[in-house]
Amino acid sequence: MALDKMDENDWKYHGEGNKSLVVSHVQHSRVLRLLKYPSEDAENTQRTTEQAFQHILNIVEYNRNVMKPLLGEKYVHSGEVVKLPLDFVRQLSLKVQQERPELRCDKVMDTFSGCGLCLPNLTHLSPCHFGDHRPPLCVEIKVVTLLILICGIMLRNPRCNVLGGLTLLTPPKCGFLPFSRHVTKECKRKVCRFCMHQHFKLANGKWNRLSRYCPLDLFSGSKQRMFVAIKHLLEEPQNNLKIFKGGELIYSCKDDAKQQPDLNELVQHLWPYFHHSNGLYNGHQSSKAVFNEFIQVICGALLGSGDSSRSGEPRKVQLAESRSVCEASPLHRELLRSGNHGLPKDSVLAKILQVQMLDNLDIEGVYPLYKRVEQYLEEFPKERNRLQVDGPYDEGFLEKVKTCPSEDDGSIEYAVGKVLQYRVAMTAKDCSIMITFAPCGEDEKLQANLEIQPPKPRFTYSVSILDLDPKPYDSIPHQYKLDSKIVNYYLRSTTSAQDLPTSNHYKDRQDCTLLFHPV
Ligand SMILES: O=P(O)(O)O[C@@H]1[C@@H](OP(=O)(O)O)[C@H](OP(=O)(O)O)[C@H](O)[C@H](OP(=O)(O)O)[C@H]1OP(=O)(O)O
Ligand SMILES: Nc1ncnc2c1ncn2[C@@H]1O[C@H](COP(=O)(O)OP(=O)(O)OP(=O)(O)O)[C@@H](O)[C@H]1O
Repeated sequence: MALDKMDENDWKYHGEGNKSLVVSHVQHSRVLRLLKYPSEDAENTQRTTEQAFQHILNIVEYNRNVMKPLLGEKYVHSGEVVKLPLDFVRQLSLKVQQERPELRCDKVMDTFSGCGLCLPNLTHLSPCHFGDHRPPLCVEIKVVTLLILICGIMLRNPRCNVLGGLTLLTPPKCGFLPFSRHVTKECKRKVCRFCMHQHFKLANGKWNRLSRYCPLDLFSGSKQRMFVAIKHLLEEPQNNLKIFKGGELIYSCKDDAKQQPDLNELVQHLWPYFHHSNGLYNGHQSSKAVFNEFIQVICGALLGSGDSSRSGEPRKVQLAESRSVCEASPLHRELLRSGNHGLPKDSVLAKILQVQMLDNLDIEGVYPLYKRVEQYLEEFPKERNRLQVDGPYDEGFLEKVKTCPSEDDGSIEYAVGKVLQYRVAMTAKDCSIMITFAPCGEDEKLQANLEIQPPKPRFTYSVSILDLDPKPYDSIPHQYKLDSKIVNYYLRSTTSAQDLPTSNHYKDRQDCTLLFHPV
C-alpha cells in the first residue's frame, strides 16, 4: 500500500463511533481510522497537523505501552500512524459521507491534518485459519465491546484477495458492581451502571427501547448467564453489538433506531454455518437451533484463550457474589446466584475485567483525588509532565499505574496513581471485543481431533480488543456529574429500588436452560 499513491476508490466506508471514522481497503486486509470533530467546531478547531499527529501517536503509544502489557499481546493491535495526502482524505470524506448513519453526522471527519491510524482489518481472518469456502463471521461487542470472528468462511471478492469472515463486535461495558467505600448511593451496589444508564438514555431519546443485556451476566463465566446476555444483545443491539460476514456489516442497530434489526435476515446469513444443527432451515425451531449454536460459539471464544488453537487456562478469576449479580438483570435470582462460575484466567473477558477493576475507588472516590491533583498543578504547573497526568504513555506511565500505593498517604503520587488507574479502567469499560470465526476445514478438524481430545472444534476463531484509546484526564469532572445524573434519574424513575428486580425478572425461563454442547 503506497501512501503516496492513495486512491479513494480503493477504500470504502466501514464504520464509525463517537471519535473516529473507519474505512477499509477493498483488496488488502487493512483499515484506516480517521479522527472526527464536532461539525460546529470544525472551522475553529482545525488542529494543526502536529496536534493531530501527536493525538494519534498517543493512541498508538497508549495501546502499545499500556494496554498491550495489561490485556495481553495477542488481543491488542496498536497500529501505526500514517501521513495521508490531503487530497485523498478530502475525496474520501466526500465519498463516504452518504454511507454515514445520520446519528453520527453531528461530527465531521478530519480532512485537515492528513493523519490517520492504519490497523489490520480484524473482521478478516488470516489465510492460515481458513478451512473451507465460507467467509468468516465476526461479532463485535462493546464492553463492553466484543468482536468475534467466526472463521472458516472465506470471502472472495472479484477485486479482493483478502479473506472475509463472520465477525461479531460487542462492547461489553463494566462487568462488576463497585465495591468502594466512597460509594454514597446504595443502589450502585445492587444495580450495574449499564442497566441504570439504560433508563437515562431512554429518557434522553438516545434509544427507544430498553436493552435487557446486562454486562454482569456476560462476565459471569456461567454459560447460561452468558447465553442469555448475548441473546439480549441480539434482540436489542443498540451500539453494543455488530455482526460482519466476510468483512461486511450484516447486523447492527438500524440507522432509524425506532426500527428493530431483522433477526430473520440474520438467521438466513447464519444458516450456512450452522444448518447441520437441525436439518433444513424451515422456521422457528430451526432458527432457534441456529441462534443457539451461534451463541455457543461466541461463548466458547469469550471463555477460550484468544485463538482456537489453545484451550483456555483452567485457573479462574472469580468475583465475590456481591459484585457479580445485578438486581436489574432480567434473569431469575436463583440462576443469578448459582451462575457465578468465574472466568478462565487467560480469557479475553478475564483480561478486560481485571483492567476494569483498577477502578477500585469508583468515580466518587477518584473525583476528590482529581481535585487534589488539580490544586497541586496550579501551584506547580511544571510538574505536569513528570507526573504524566495526561501522558506521555510510556513505560513510566504503566509503572505509575502498577505501583500506586494501596492506601492514601496524602501524597500527590497516590492521587495521580489513582487517577491514572481510573483512566485506564475507563478505557477497558468502553472497549470492544471482536471475535472472527470460520468453520474448520476437514483437515483441520482431523488435526484438531488428533491433537486435542474432545470437544472437537468446529470453528476456528480469533479474538481482539479494539477502541483502546486513552480517556482524557480532564473528562473526570464530566464522569463525576454523569454518574450522579444516571443514579439520580434511575432512583427517580423506579418507584422504589426494590420494585425493579422483581418486576423485570426474566419471563422465558426455559430459554435459560438450553443444553450446551461443546463447540
Ligand atoms: O460515558 P458513557 O458510559 O455513555 O460511554 C460513552 C459511549 O456511550 P455508550 O454508553 O456506550 O452509549 C460512547 O459511545 P457512542 O458514541 O454512544 O456509541 C463513546 O464510546 C464514549 O467514548 P468517547 O468519549 O468517544 O471516548 C463513551 O464515553 P466514556 O465515558 O467511555 O468516555
Ligand atoms: N481494526 C479494525 N478492524 C475492523 N473494524 C474496525 C477496526 N477498528 C474499528 N473498526 C470498526 O469501526 C468502528 C468504529 O471504530 P471505534 O470503535 O474505534 O470508533 P470510536 O469512535 O473510537 O468509538 P467510540 O464511540 O467508542 O469512541 C468499530 O465499531 C468497528 O466496527
